[in-house]
Amino acid sequence: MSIDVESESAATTLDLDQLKEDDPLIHLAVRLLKEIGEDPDRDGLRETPERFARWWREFTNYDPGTVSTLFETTTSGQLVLVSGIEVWSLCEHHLLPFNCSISIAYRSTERLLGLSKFARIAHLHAHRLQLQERLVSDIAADIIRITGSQDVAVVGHGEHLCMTMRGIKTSARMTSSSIHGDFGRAGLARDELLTLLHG
Ligand SMILES: Nc1nc2c(ncn2[C@@H]2O[C@H](COP(=O)(O)OP(=O)(O)OP(=O)(O)O)[C@@H](O)[C@H]2O)c(=O)[nH]1
Ligand SMILES: [Zn+2]
Repeated sequence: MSIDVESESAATTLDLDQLKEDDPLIHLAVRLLKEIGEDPDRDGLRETPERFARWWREFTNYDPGTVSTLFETTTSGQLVLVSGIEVWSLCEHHLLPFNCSISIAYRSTERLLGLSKFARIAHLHAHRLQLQERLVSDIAADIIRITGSQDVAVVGHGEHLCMTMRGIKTSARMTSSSIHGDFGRAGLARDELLTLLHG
């Protein structure tokens, strides 16, 4: 009996090892460690390839939950600004992180978007390989599509590790914006947006 248990657990270990062997992300991490002169079997690194594989899957399979809950309202026409949405994304050129503080504004229609959904939409688009310019325009496109409002503005203020920890090594930050409808034209809507953004 004990032999059976032992052989059963040995078989389980074997299967798990086989699964790990078959995982391309684990393979990649082992090769990376070897390539940079590390011993993947040393203490501290033994579980690292699995963690590496887990982190990449967590990041790229991010589930934002429900992003489009709308409420009927009689208070349409307000300028709504949600700011300080902090997201982490990955630069598609270097696979290094960048963080971005996102502000989203829209002129509400007869359907209001649930407050939490702005951050969910921002995280959804951050959880992939990105450029900051595309991140803010992807968010703006979703806000337009979901709310039906044409007056939408998204501003991002980001720090890119590909620029701060390597390369030019500057502490410069990048601000980019995607501005639509009346917010893009001189007038009251744009003035109100700028006042709220700077207030
Ligand atoms: N516009 C924009 N550029 C980005 C973003 N993330 C990274 N980059 C830039 O992409 C460019 C890639 O330039 P390359 O010359 O191909 O790569 P590189 O030799 O690593 O460039 P350096 O970073 O200047 O050392 C760099 O200027 C990066 O700063 C982003 O979100 N938006
Ligand atoms: Zn980069």
